[in-house]
Parts: sequence; C-alpha cells; structure tokens
Amino acid sequence: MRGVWTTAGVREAEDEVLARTPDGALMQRAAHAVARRAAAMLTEHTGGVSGRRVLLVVGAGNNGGDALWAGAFLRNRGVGVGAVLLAPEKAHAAGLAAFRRSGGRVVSESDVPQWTERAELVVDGVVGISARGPLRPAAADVFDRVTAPVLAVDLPSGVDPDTGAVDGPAVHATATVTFGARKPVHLLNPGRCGDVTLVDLGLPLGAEHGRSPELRQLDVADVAAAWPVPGPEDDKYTQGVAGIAAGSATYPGAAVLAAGAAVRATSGMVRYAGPAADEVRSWWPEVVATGSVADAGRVQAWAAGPGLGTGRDGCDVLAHVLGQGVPVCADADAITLVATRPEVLDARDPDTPLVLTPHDGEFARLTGDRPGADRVAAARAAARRFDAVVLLKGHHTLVAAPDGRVLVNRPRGAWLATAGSGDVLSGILGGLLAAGLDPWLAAGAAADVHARAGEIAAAGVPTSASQVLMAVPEAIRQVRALCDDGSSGA
Ligand SMILES: NC(=O)C1=CN([C@@H]2O[C@H](COP(=O)(O)OP(=O)(O)OC[C@H]3O[C@@H](n4cnc5c(N)ncnc54)[C@H](O)[C@@H]3O)[C@@H](O)[C@H]2O)[C@@H](O)CC1
Ligand SMILES: [K+]
Repeated sequence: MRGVWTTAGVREAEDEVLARTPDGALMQRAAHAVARRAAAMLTEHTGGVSGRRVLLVVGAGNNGGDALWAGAFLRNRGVGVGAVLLAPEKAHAAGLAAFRRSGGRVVSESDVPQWTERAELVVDGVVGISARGPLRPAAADVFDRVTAPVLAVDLPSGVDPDTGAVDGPAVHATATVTFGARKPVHLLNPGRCGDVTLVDLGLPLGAEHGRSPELRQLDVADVAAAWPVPGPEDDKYTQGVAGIAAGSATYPGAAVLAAGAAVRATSGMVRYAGPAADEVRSWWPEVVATGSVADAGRVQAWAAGPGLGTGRDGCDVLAHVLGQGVPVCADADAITLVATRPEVLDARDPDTPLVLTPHDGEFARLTGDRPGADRVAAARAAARRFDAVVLLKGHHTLVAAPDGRVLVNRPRGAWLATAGSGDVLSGILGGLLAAGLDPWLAAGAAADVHARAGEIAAAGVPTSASQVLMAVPEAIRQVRALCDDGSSGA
C-alpha cells in the first residue's frame, strides 16, 4: 500500500529535512531529476537533447527555483533554454543566478510568442505545493500558446494540489516530476499530471514520524492478497458463505447479477435469499437459493440492496440482515432505505461492520449533499457519520473508513457506468466480506477488480454488466499475474 500526503504534511517534512541539509541541496537534487526527465522527453519527442529548445515558465517561489536549476543543468547539456519570469522580482535568486551563469536566457515579454512557438519542451515551474487557485492571467497566456509537451515541476500549476480540482486555467502536463511523496492531485487528477515520476528526498513521512498519509493506494499485492489461492485444507465454508439479499419479483436481474458476481469472485458458497430465487437458481446452480432472508442459512456476510425495493418489505429485509451480527454491504435500494428510513439502522448491532457503496446521487440522498469538489473530505465525513466504510463511486472510487483512512482506487473507465454494474460490485464485495477481509480493504480490493473487469469486458467496445461479471475471474488472474511479476499495478 502506498501513502499519499497532502501539501501540509509534505511541507512539514520538507522543513524538517531543510533544517539539517545544506542550502539548496534538496532543490538541486529535485532539479536534477527534472532535468533528467526533460532530457528523456526531448529524446523521446525530438530524437535528441543538445541543440533543442526548452522554455521554463517560472513563478515566485521554490517551484520556480527547481525549474531554473533544471534549466541550468539542461544548458550544460547544450540545450537552448529560455525562462519566462512571471514575477521577476520574486524569482528564486540562487536558481536564477545559476541559470544565468549557465548561459540561460531570460525571455522578454515580447519574445514569449517566438519562444512558445519554437520550444520543444515547456517546464511548468509556476507553482507547486503552495499553489492556490487557477493559473493567473500572465501564466495562462503563456500556456495558451504552448503546443509542445509540458513537464510539470512537482504538480501541474492551476490544479488544486490537495483535491485535484480545477476551477479555471490550469496546466495540462504530459509528465510530472514530484518530490518526496505523491500528493492527492497525482491520484485524483492523473489526467492533468501525465506520467508521474517520484523523486525520493528522504522525507520523514509515515506513521513512524507521526505523519500518517492522508490517502493510500492499494498496490496490486494488496489486491491479490484479498484472493488467497485456496489450499487443500480449504473447503466451501472456510472461504466464507456470502449471503445476497437482493432483487424482487419485478427486478430479478439485480439478484442474478449480484449473486453471480459473488459466485465468480470467490470460491466460497453463496446463498441467495429473496423473491428471485428461481431466476437466480436457473442462472447459477451453485447458489443455494431460498425465498426469504428469514429462512436463509448462516452466512458470514450479507450484500443487500440491489433491486430490493424501498418499501416496507425491503426495509424488513435490510433490518434482518443488519441484525445478524455479520458484515453487511448496503448498496442501491438499501442506501435509499438508510436515507429514507434511518431507524432501520437501529437493527444494526454496534460491532456489525457496515459498508455503504453510494454513487454521487445516492450519496446526496444519504447525506443531504453531493460530494462536491473535495470528495475525500466528503467520503471521510460520511464514513464517520454512519460509522461505516463508505465506498464513493466515481472516476476514482474512494474508500473511506470511519477512522479517517481513505483509499483511492485506480481510475475506472466510464464503461462501468453501465446499468447493473453496481450489482456486480456488491456481489464481489459480499464475497470478500464473507471471506473475513477487513471491510475497508475488501471494499478497495473489490473496486479494483471491478474496474479491471470493466476494462477487460469493454476492451474498447460498449459492454454490459453481465459481461463485466463474466470478466471478474480474468481480472483476478490479471491481479495475481501483475503481483507475480512484481509490478505495482498502478
Ligand atoms: N523547500 C525546498 O527546498 C524544496 C521545495 N521544493 C519545491 O518548492 C515548491 C514549494 O515552493 P514554495 O513553497 O516556495 O511555493 P510555490 O513555488 O509552490 O509557490 C510560489 C508562490 O506562488 C504564489 N502562488 C500561489 N498560487 C499561485 C497561482 N495560482 N499562480 C501564481 N502564483 C501563485 C504564492 O505566493 C506562492 O508562495 C515545491 O512544490 C517544490 O517544487 C522541492 O524542490 C523540494 C525542496
Ligand atoms: K508546477
């Protein structure tokens, strides 16, 4: 699992290191990495480095300092480097001196069009972790003219470093070199960051330094661990029995999808309970189906809600499963029931782990507001309010735990917005909860495999929930293979 720190945590850690390193050493280390990445991009895009043209766009602080030092290192490799100083009187003095000493050119305002025209790479050194708001007009004017690839220093300027939100002109980077730790923007808005390279500055980050990450991202190994290869001593019960309380006579499809996903996602036993028993049985002979939750056998977890209906009957079913003392994943109609009949939660005994899996609309029903720009804060607040793990669906599914931990999942394509796809996710998650996984990790792993199954099923063409469902085993195999060849699988 990889940690992601907000700018406050990074700045605090940087200050601690700065206090004990010689002036400028950290910056030059960072700048060297920027220069190396820039040279690689020049080679990639133009076939060489020497004699190429690079334009630096330099802001008022250390981010600009990084860019200026990087420009000096590029000059030493024969690159023609120009620098637009957005705040000449506040440009980083040592960086500017090094840049001039190397023969770098400060570009006058009138020469900007010519430089943006001829530059084969532009380095965004406008702002870094002290950024506030969108690009200001002078910087926006320069980037409006830019057609060459852009290398962002630390993060793309104009994008909120801690939420990834863009509410005005902002840099669209081809690549980013970031320092010390990834910031939320790198996970929440990867489209603006391009390929992110992390430079280790030896920053004291981590719980051992009293700086727990704001966000975490599962490595492929964490996801693979959710699907241990069943051993000889395993049997259908050790894998856990997942209960699916979904569907109604009018909506049997949701029950078929959710039960099928649990079957495909785990090798444990799956029980279905509800009025769609015949349809579920006909699709999945391995599912033990009964007419209602009251006469379903013991299970280790329930996934409830898809197609359940939001009336009295649905409420009784939800109250029943909440009272069984096993983890419950409440999705779809179960979320609406929690929102419209909150007394249903009285049936939940306190240490029954609850996982809510809202999309934005269900989130608004649940909490009274849509998640807004800071989705992490919204998910975190809802997790605390309901004392539940909240899996907030979106381009980057977030999984917040009541204790504040937040997972950011790999981006999933729009294809998963297809009807019924949420039912598949519920089934996968029900299976993992039944296997006894920590609900927060189970939700993260389920979302990861669900996203991969969507990619596999879609493979560039429109897909449907049942195809996503059929692709779940392939997605699990993919995770295991990535894990075996040691990739992080980001
Ligand atoms: N302290 C150090 O020695 C190191 C700092 N590093 C670099 O330093 C950066 C942080 O530098 P600073 O804290 O000086 O601040 P920045 O360079 O991020 O921002 C500079 C100034 O820009 C102004 N600003 C804020 N939002 C703006 C906007 N939208 N448009 C234009 N100007 C805006 C603010 O006045 C801010 O102080 C990091 O992102 C990283 O690139 C790294 O080199 C690691 C070492
Ligand atoms: K930047």
